[in-house]
Amino acid sequence: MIHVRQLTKRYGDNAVLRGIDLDAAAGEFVVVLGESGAGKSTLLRCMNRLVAADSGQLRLDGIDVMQCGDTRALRRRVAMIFQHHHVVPRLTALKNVLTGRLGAMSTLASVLHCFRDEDVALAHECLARVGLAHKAHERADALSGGQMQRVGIARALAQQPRVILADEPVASLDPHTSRKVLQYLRDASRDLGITVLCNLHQVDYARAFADRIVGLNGGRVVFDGAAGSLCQSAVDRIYRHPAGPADAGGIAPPPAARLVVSSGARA
Ligand SMILES: Nc1ncnc2c1ncn2[C@@H]1O[C@H](COP(=O)(O)OP(=O)(O)OP(=O)(O)O)[C@@H](O)[C@H]1O
Repeated sequence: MIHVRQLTKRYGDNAVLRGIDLDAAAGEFVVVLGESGAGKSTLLRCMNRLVAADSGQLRLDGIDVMQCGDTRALRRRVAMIFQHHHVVPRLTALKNVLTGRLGAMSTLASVLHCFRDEDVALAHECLARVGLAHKAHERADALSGGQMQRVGIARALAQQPRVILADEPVASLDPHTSRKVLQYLRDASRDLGITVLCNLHQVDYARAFADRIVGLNGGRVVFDGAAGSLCQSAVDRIYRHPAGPADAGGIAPPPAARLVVSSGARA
């Protein structure tokens, strides 16, 4: 479903992605770990052409993303979920979810918000999938942060994507709500065969929810394996501070940072 080879991206002198290789199968839930600045968001943004990668191969559901002239076709297949859910506060949960259908509608219908009965039925189904069927007609600004993030997930599902790119979707939620949100996302991914690439900072959530974990350090993949195979030495490799642009080894994190990481909290 996702096939990435030797992907690079630099901003001026800053080589942010330095030859990323990554594959993800249909329905696979892949968590990307890495400390702040490792390149996680940039990787996701390259995948739906929010930013243009410099070189390498990037195929997504058969589309050559690097060469793709029709970003609309790409964006129909790829949904994004952000840390800040970007739901529209004055709209109901249902109407927010329906906005996920806009990309699949004609320009006129989308401008007039003329949703078909099947779009409305799908939106209800997506809300039910995240446990919010009973909130369909409530305004988004009457929902809790966790519920709003679930509306964001339902909106992404309403797009009927092949891939969901989730950039720190639980960063602003408490631990209980975070687990609930990740559970809904993983269940939807499994049930619907949607590939999810999810950036996280929490090692314990990655271990609990991912099928596979990809660890980035300084724009390079330093771990790629089953969630259950993530050992402490791999965590140390992921969170080791790079020594500089041309480093090969990097500097080990201080003991306190190692303790934080090993306890599964934010690195
Ligand atoms: N638009 C931009 N222009 C210039 N530099 C950028 C831009 N976007 C990101 N960067 C740089 O790219 C590097 C990687 O950023 P990125 O946001 O991908 O990291 P990240 O791993 O997602 O970090 P975080 O966990 O803090 O979100 C950083 O050094 C950042 O300053």
